[in-house]
Amino acid sequence: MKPAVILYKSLPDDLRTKLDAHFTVTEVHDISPETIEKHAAQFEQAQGLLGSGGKVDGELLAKMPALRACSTVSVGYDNFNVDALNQRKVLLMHTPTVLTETVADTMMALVLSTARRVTELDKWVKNGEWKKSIGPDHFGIDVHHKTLGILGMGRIGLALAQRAHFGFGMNILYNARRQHEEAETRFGARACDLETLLKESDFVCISLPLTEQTHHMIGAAQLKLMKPSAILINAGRGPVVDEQALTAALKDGTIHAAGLDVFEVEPVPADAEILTLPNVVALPHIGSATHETRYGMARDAVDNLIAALSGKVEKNCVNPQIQG
Ligand SMILES: NC(=O)c1ccc[n+]([C@@H]2O[C@H](COP(=O)([O-])OP(=O)(O)OC[C@H]3O[C@@H](n4cnc5c(N)ncnc54)[C@H](O)[C@@H]3O)[C@@H](O)[C@H]2O)c1
Repeated sequence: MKPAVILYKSLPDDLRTKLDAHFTVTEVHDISPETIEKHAAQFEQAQGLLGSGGKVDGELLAKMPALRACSTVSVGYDNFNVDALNQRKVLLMHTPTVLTETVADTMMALVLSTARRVTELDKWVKNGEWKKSIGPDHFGIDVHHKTLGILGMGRIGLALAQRAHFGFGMNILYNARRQHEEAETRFGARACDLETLLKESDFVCISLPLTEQTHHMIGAAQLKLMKPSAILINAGRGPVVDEQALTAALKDGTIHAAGLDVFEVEPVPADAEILTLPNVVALPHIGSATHETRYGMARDAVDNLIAALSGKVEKNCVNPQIQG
């Protein structure tokens, strides 16, 4: 008999066919308490869970006694209680690598659109306000040859450094727990403490995971260290930045602008004050959202679940140490 699996994200047809060939699949809308109650028997029998978003914690695990593997269609896994998974010996699979270049592209798009005011001026032109040649009121600031500081020099940070260094002749600073030799050799990146990075960077770019250590790593005190001309880019996770402090810093000129792909609450509430600020470029968490990359992530997530439930894990596992 094929193992039972809960799918909480729709898949392209060919990937769904592949999943069905290996498992008995119950597709649900999400993993909310209402959904779990409605499909209680299927959750109880499921050995695998595949999807993205939603909390996977002790409470959910208690309702899934047969669970052996979770496969998330994302690289970030802050919505999983990894300690609880480890205790229950449930494997957690994710999709690193496949999305790295695409997320770095998104970050570069935020760098360019904040500095050159692309979205703000696009609205201005479309509103019919371009009646004569523009003046300093509409000037932006240069990106090329400026200093770009990276918080989270991992896969995505490195791909961003490559773009910034080779594409835009930028100087790269980074703050990390370990020296990153490749970044230093290939892109001349310089390691520094957080305070130095914030003081010296023209663009502070966050590609950090959300952990206890990174939660609100950037708050009012850190924003005050940044140059008034500096721009903050966050494509890591929203709660790495104290959004209330950021809103205040953007309003009072402590920093120049922000480009945000992620927010403390997602979807960001439509009445959030930060959305009213002209010096903010806001995106709906689209870091990896291209057709090619989202397909690649879904394909890897399916392969990851097949590997995990057939005892053949070789890569993409967050907690491989729990295997017997
Ligand atoms: N916006 C999006 O759509 C999107 C898409 C993919 C990933 N992400 C986010 O980007 C994160 C990074 O992805 P990645 O593939 O580059 O992961 P990664 O693990 O390769 O890189 C993360 C880096 O952050 C560093 N780090 C962690 N805690 C730190 C701390 N306290 N101080 C300094 N450095 C610290 C790690 O050492 C690592 O080098 C993901 O965890 C996810 O949250 C967002």
